[in-house]
Amino acid sequence: MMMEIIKLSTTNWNNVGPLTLTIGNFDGVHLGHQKLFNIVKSYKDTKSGALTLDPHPQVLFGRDGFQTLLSIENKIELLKEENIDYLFIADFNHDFASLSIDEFIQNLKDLGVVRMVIGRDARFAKNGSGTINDLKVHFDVVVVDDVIGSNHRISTSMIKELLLKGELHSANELLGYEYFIDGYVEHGNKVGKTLGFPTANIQYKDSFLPKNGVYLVKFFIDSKMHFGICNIGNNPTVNYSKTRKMEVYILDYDKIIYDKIVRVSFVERIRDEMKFNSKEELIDEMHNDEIISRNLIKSIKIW
Ligand SMILES: Cc1cc2nc3c(=O)[nH]c(=O)nc-3n(C[C@H](O)[C@H](O)[C@H](O)COP(=O)(O)O)c2cc1C
Ligand SMILES: Nc1ncnc2c1ncn2[C@@H]1O[C@H](COP(=O)(O)OP(=O)(O)OP(=O)(O)O)[C@@H](O)[C@H]1O
Repeated sequence: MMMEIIKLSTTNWNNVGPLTLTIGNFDGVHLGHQKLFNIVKSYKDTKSGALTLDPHPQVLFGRDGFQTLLSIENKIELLKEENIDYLFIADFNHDFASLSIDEFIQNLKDLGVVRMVIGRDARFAKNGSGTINDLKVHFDVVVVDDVIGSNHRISTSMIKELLLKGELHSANELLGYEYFIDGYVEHGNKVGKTLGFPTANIQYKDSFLPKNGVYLVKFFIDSKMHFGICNIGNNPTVNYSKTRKMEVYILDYDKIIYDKIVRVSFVERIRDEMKFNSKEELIDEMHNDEIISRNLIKSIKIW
């Protein structure tokens, strides 16, 4: 069965039960989240469901500069792969955020929830006042053991920290897939061409960018995959940009691709972005990036 998506307001929780449900932000749909979904699905006496909030609470409450790993569209895409029966997306506004513990629990009952699968720190209702103990009074509650990775409990915040530190490998490992960003290809300053490395400039909007630097990436366009080398940063050597840029030199590719939506998946971090003394030094280093990348690709292809 295909996952069915149901949008929830504060009141329209109609019975689709009996249901085993997990709740959370699920930003990143990381290995910790994936374990929850697997446990939800393991109960054959009910249908399976996940309830998430859109927008993310930190966005609603206007935390400065808060960015999510996944847009809601990407989250839906990844959750579809988890093969749960229902995804409930709560329209997270101030009314929804004000639901009391009792109101929230009544809504869950109206939805047909009989069992909740959650991590030990799960919270719900106004200011996160609802806890596992409140749920236990009404439902069969399954508290899932912490999923550990890199010696810590896996969490969205930890994965973001790893991406910011340039520890791409660990981040990808804890996500269970290669971190990716979707965006439009926009017009750049066309300087790349004159360096011998034409690049697709990606309009990454409010996506969460990994640490500045050069990365081997997979570049998906028109449902095809090409390898590419991505630079994230301010281009300190030529054409300094105040806002961070994300651009990809696509290997063995010469099509003009403005305005298309593409996906950039981060495979390997190659180096920091650097300020060179001359254009020539930058070009030399970019040649070196290409050699490193082509070698990495060979080793990936062997596996
Ligand atoms: C593989 C690659 C590595 C890059 N490394 C650096 C770098 O270390 N330092 C830097 O200032 N710019 C770096 N750049 C950015 C180039 O300077 C950039 O492509 C050029 O400024 C063209 O930008 P444009 O989009 O404005 O035409 C790199 C670009 C690529 C594709
Ligand atoms: N590593 C983990 N092991 C077990 N359960 C987890 C793990 N990470 C999250 N959960 C559970 O998954 C549900 C959703 O978690 P949620 O996405 O809200 O937070 P998170 O992944 O811990 O990220 P954040 O860093 O934003 O708190 C919750 O019930 C939470 O307890």
